[in-house]
Amino acid sequence: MSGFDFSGLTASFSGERVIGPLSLRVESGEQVALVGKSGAGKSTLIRLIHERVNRDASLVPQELGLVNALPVFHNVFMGQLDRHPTWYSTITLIRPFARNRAEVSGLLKTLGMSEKIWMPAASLSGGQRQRVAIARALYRNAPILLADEPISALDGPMAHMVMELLKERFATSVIALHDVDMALKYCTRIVGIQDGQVALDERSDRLTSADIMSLY
Ligand SMILES: Nc1ncnc2c1ncn2[C@@H]1O[C@H](COP(=O)(O)OP(=O)(O)OP(=O)(O)O)[C@@H](O)[C@H]1O
Repeated sequence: MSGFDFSGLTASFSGERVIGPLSLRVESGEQVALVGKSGAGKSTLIRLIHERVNRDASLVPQELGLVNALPVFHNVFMGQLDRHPTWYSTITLIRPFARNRAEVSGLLKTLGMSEKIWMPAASLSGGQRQRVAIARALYRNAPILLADEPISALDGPMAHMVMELLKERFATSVIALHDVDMALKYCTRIVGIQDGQVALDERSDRLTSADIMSLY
């Protein structure tokens, strides 16, 4: 699966509807930015999409989902955990294979974190933790990227480098972004969420940041 077409997406908390019913069709090759004010439903929508595409997705959740006690290497390796038999993962926990070490180390180098490979995730800064979650998604190398605010803790140059990298490595993506200018620059389509509904759906090259600001 590299695109998807879902309809009737809904989510409620304590009986209160926070999403939908909503339809979203994403073609292979599209980079979709989900924008909208805090609480609009972007993370919930990403979760709903992830439940459906599951193994076909590389996920960067907002809360990152790192295992603090494990080194960076193992957190990144988790991106491919379901592709290996248990014995392989158990050996990797103790003594990673050279091939996997080289793969993970290459990704960390691209993200400017080579020297942190054997450090526990707990010892990293917020931006470093975010880059580990990004490296895990890159290592998974699934057909679809689902990312929830993946650059919120990164400085300007690093945020641009990561958006460039994600665009290059994933043909199809859905990325929740607070930064409207980054959304316009790196995504081909903007989907604006307001009160759990699609309030805007347009190609990026037909929009300005002022058009999007009406959602806020
Ligand atoms: N676990 C939960 N329990 C109860 N309500 C929730 C839960 N998760 C989300 N909500 C509610 O659902 C709505 C949508 O939340 P969601 O996190 O999807 O918004 P968002 O657009 O991603 O916000 P942000 O930009 O702040 O991350 C909000 O009103 C939020 O309070």
